[in-house]
Amino acid sequence: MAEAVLRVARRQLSQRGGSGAPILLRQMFEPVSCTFTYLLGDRESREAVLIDPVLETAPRDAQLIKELGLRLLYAVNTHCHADHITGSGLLRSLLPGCQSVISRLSGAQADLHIEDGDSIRFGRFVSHLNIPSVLVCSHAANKDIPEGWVWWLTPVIPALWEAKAGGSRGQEFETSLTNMALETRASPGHTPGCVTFVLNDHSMAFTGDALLIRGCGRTDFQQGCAKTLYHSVHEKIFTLPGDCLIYPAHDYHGFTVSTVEEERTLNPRLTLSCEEFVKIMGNLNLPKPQQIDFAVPANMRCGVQTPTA
Ligand SMILES: N[C@@H](CCC(=O)N[C@@H](CCS)C(=O)NCC(=O)O)C(=O)O
Ligand SMILES: [Fe+2]
Repeated sequence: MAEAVLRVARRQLSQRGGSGAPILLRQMFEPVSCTFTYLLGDRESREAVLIDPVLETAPRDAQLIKELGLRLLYAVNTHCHADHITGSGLLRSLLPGCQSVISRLSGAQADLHIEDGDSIRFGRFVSHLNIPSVLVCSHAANKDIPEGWVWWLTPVIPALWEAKAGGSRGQEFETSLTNMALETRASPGHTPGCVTFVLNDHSMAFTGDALLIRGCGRTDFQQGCAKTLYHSVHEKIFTLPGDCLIYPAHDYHGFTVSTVEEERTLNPRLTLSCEEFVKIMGNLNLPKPQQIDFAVPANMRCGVQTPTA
């Protein structure tokens, strides 16, 4: 009960920016490879993150970001894609200040490499605080904050946990807080470097090709492993709240979104035993993606990058 109340409180905090405005989310589609690209933005600070951009639609995404008055901090990839060239390399040229991101385990080039447990933060805002209104921490309770300093944000407000402030009573100070974060959960199996990004309030997860709607990523190339994928989905995705929205990297049947509960109970592959799952995945006999021979080598170099001006 207490956990459920806390979860709702966390959700209300992290899905709202400094002004209380809800998070901005856009799902965009690239029809040749049936890829979804997701734009997440903080309406207050205008900071944004793009998940799984595609080379051909990167100019469209850049245009939308500009029109919406957003500042793209990161163009992130859930994995080294086999069916299209990532747009992250082009976006860092189109939108100066944007950094490309991929997992270290992918072995691919990028400005930033992430690992399981890392957070991608956005939605920074500046706040003015008056120290007398806050708590003085005890040195024992917060070992990394010197004695006498203040710890005004307690762990019950985890959306703002990055903020730490120090000073003496009576002093007013300015501090910058981060509203939103995407938590990285390693979810290997489709490829060894696959990750799932979970919004810090656990209301939505961007599963890449680990979990598709009523399906999952294939495991017959790029060092895929069905047993590993089964454990990733069960341990890293199905453990999220049942109402957590699932946003995959692809859909081939016209679906756009699902939930953890739906996939946990209705996914025809992942409701099987691990043994049965491995057998089915070994017999999919899918044709290889049309672009695989040039997309994978290009994606190992962050896609196509044009020199920055
Ligand atoms: N026809 C498409 C490729 C389709 C495909 O293989 N999709 C992959 C995900 C992208 S790497 C997959 O895992 N599919 C699972 C499934 O069950 O379909 C093309 O030529 O691009
Ligand atoms: Fe893939």
